[in-house]
Formats: sequence, structure tokens, C-alpha cells
Amino acid sequence: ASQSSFHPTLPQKRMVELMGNRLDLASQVAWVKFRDTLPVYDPKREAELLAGLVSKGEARGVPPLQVEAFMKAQMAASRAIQKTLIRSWSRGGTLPAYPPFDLKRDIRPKLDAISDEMIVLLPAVGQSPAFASYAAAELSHRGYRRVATLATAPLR
Ligand SMILES: C=C(O[C@@H]1C=C(C(=O)O)C=C[C@H]1O)C(=O)O
Repeated sequence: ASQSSFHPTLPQKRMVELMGNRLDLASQVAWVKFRDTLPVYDPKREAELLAGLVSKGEARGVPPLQVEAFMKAQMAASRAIQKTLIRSWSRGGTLPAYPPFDLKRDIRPKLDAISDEMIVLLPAVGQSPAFASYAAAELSHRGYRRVATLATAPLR
């Protein structure tokens, strides 16, 4: 089918892997927020993360608008996953078997490292409907079908 006829470059493969890894962390974020009844949306954290990434991107010649569009989509996808999980746990769904990790000390540094690498890769992956469709199919395969279109829209 059309998915299998697309041959990603190494940077494109890595970018899709990072997008999935970033979404994998959303469940850890959701778990600590559910336990501590913290809001999913943290505009201060998003603004700080974005500002840092825009500067990193500018130092490498990546247009701020491209950094912003891509990262806002990744953050929106993470929030959507968190909300779904928290809704399910609020309704009696099975809680994770592990104790929540520390958001600031343990989880956000991992999100930062992934986001940094994403911005470095962004110029190399380019934008095309074929790549966006490939990325969406891969994320769906990793269990993120519900946010796949949202997360990959800026790659089109
Ligand atoms: C992941 C988090 O949840 C939300 C999503 C963010 C992100 O994807 O980086 C940042 C802040 C929150 O609005 C978080 O709080 O760290």
C-alpha cells in the first residue's frame, strides 16, 4: 500500500521514533498529574520549553514558526493522551502498576532531551504529505492512532 512504498531517510526514521518516544512519556506525566490532581495543561512550562527550543532552532537556522508549529502539535498530542488516560482513571480504570515518577526531576528532562533532538532533526526531515502520512501510520502502529494526524500535521 502507499505506506510501505515510502522509504524514509535516516533522519525521518529517527524523527518518527522520537515522536513516539515523546508520546510514550505522556502516560508517566498523566500518572503523576492524576495522583497530585495537577492540571494537564501547563502554559508556563509550554512557553518556557518553546522559548528555549526556538532559540536553539534559530542558532541552527530553523525558522521559529517551524519550531513552534511542530512543537505545539507534539505538546497538544501529549495533552490529548494525558486527558484520555486521566478520564479513564477517574472512572475507575486500572491504575499503572508503578508509583508515579517525579515530573520535574525525572520526566521533564527526558521530554527536554527528546525535544532538543527533534529541533536539530527538523531541517533534515523536511515537509511533505508522503512523509507526514508515513509518520502518522507509524505512530498509529505504536498505539497513537487517535493523535497521529494531529502530531504529524506540521510535517505535511
Ligand atoms: C508533558 C506535560 O504536559 C503538557 C504538555 C507539555 C509537553 O508536551 O511538553 C508541556 C506542558 C503541559 O501543558 C508536562 O506538564 O510536562
